[in-house]
Formats: sequence, C-alpha cells, structure tokens
Amino acid sequence: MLPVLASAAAQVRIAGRAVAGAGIDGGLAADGRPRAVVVAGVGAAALAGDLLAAVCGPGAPVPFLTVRSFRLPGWVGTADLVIAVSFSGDTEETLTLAREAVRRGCRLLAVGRAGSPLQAVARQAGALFVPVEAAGPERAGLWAMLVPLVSAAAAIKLTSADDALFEAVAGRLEEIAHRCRPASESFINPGKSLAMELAETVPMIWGSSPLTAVAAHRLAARLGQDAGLPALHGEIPDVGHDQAGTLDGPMAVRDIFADEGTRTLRLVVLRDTDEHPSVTRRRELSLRMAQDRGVSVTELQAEGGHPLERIATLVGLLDYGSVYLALGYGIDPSPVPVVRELEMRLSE
Ligand SMILES: O=P(O)(O)OC[C@H]1O[C@](O)(CO)[C@@H](O)[C@@H]1O
Repeated sequence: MLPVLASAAAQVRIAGRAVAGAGIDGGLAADGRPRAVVVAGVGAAALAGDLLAAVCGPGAPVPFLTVRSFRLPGWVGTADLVIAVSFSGDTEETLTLAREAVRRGCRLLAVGRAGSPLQAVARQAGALFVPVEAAGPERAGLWAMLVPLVSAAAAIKLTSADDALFEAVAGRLEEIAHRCRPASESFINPGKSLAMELAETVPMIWGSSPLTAVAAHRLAARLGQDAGLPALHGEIPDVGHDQAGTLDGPMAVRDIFADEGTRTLRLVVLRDTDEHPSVTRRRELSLRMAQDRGVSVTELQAEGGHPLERIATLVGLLDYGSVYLALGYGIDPSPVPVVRELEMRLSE
C-alpha cells in the first residue's frame, strides 16, 4: 500500500490527461448548467462526491447531492446531471443508480475502470465516460476519481480548475510522499507520527469546515479499512452537539493504575484556513476542554489556497497515517478480507 500512496501525484496527472481525452469540457458545457449535480457511488467514490460539493463550496449556484445506496430521490430527472463514480466500475449500488439515471433521462457522466460494466452502461446510453487508472485497491484511487469530478464541475462553471491547479495538487501530494517516505524516521515523518498518536486510541475526528469534515470522514473510513480501527467523525459545530459528551465518558478516562494501556479517546481536529468565525471559537474551546480533561489532542492544518489543494494537504497525510498504523499493528492494509467475504456471500 505504501507505493500506492506514493503514486497519488501520478494519479492526479494521469486523471488530468484522461479528462482531456474524454472530451467532457465540450460535452458537458454544450448542455449548459444542470438543475442539480447528483454523484452516485459508495465508499471512497462517495467521498469524492462529498469532496466535489465541498470544493465547489456553499456559494455554488446549484445543489449537490451524494447518493450512496440503491435509489435516486424522486425529484432527480432530466434537468439534473448524475455522475456515477466507481473505481472498479463494477459496484452493484453504483450500477443500479446509473441505470436508474438513464431510465429517467438524466444527463449522465460515468467515471470508472475502462472496460467495466459501468462503461457499458455509459456507452449504451450515449453518455460521457472518463476512465480511471490507478494501482491498488479502490479506496486508494480517490484522486483518480476526484479529478474528473472537479473537471466536470469546472466545465459547467461551478468551480475553477485547470492544469495549473492539478499540478499544484500533484506537487503537494509529492511533497507529502517525500516527507512520509518509509526511510524517514518517526520524529520527522508526519505519517508515522500520526500513526503513533492514533495507536491504542479511539479517534474522534472533527473537521472545522465542510471540506475538512470530508477529510475527517476519509480518515475514519481508512482507519476502519486499513487498520480495523473504529473512529468517530463529524463537522464542527454539529459534531460537538453529538459527540462532546464522550469527553466525560468511559473512553476519556485514563486509568493510571492499569497494568496495560487502556484504549482512550483522542480528539483529532482538522483545521481549514476558511473557517466560520463562530466555528473557530467552538474549535478552540472544544480543544481546550478536551485538554482540561486529559484527553489527547491532535491538530492538523490544511494549507494552500484552492480547496482542492487544501484537501490534498490533509488527505495525503491522513492516508499515510492510517497505513502506517495498520503496518504498526502487523496488518497488511491492502485487502479487507471481511469486505471480500461479504461480497462472496452476496453473490451466493
Ligand atoms: O469505487 P468502487 O469500485 O465502486 O468501490 C466502492 C467501495 O467498495 C469497496 O471496494 C469495498 O467496500 C471500497 O474500498 C470502495 O471504496
């Protein structure tokens, strides 16, 4: 998995070329701006949909929705753009949603593996298709899926994105890969340091903006898949209403007399440069209240201007933290046997 993480920058560049070759610029722009953008996908593909909405931001003139199950909402129709995203191009939920979008006459863009069933759906419908190309398991292909989504949004003027932006994102990911390289020692390697902070804890991961809240979700998802570690996640201020009680709960209590280390709560705060002032105040206070109670805190700050660049500075690092944690536990993070078992049982 470490070589796969190191290829994130290459994923961005390859995806940029795939988008150029797929002709989505002209194809999408010709039909004008849709009433709504609906991203259909599950797992990392759905997170790419959430990231798209966060990158376009609250000022976007159309609503965004990520659908992560088998049914499109009743209102989705011909005026809407449905983007079906699946790294493998073979995921039941996403194929069901893509076929439903075709039946309803929605505009469809499909993003997935070349030669996959998803491409076949797109071809039959005469819809646009962007092939994704990346090594490793599906969840590691986030950038290969996200770049086409952001490019599609840029084509219909819902955000700004060009080659220079993708190159800046690739540069950020390269820099993280260098700092997190296996040969770099824990005290200067932010990926290894993060893994050490997360080890033997129950992480409660809070984002301070819609953008970093998706990064929080990404870390929780990766910890579950890579390292088998459960984690809570959410966005400040809402998450405080739901999860602040844990600061006084059993996981927050440190038993200093215990012979072995007990699993304890850790608050992980993912800061954005673009925070609502009231969120900043709540973030600072929550952090202080956690520290007052002896709850360990990790704070990470997104960097950069464009939201895509900012998310790269967080997700790039978080992915390394999760993989190093798995390796520290002696777990090979590439396969997720329990997911494969579920898929086999479903196919019986
Ligand atoms: O992007 P795909 O291929 O549709 O996969 C969706 C999700 O299914 C899994 O492969 C298994 O749950 C995830 O790792 C992945 O994010």
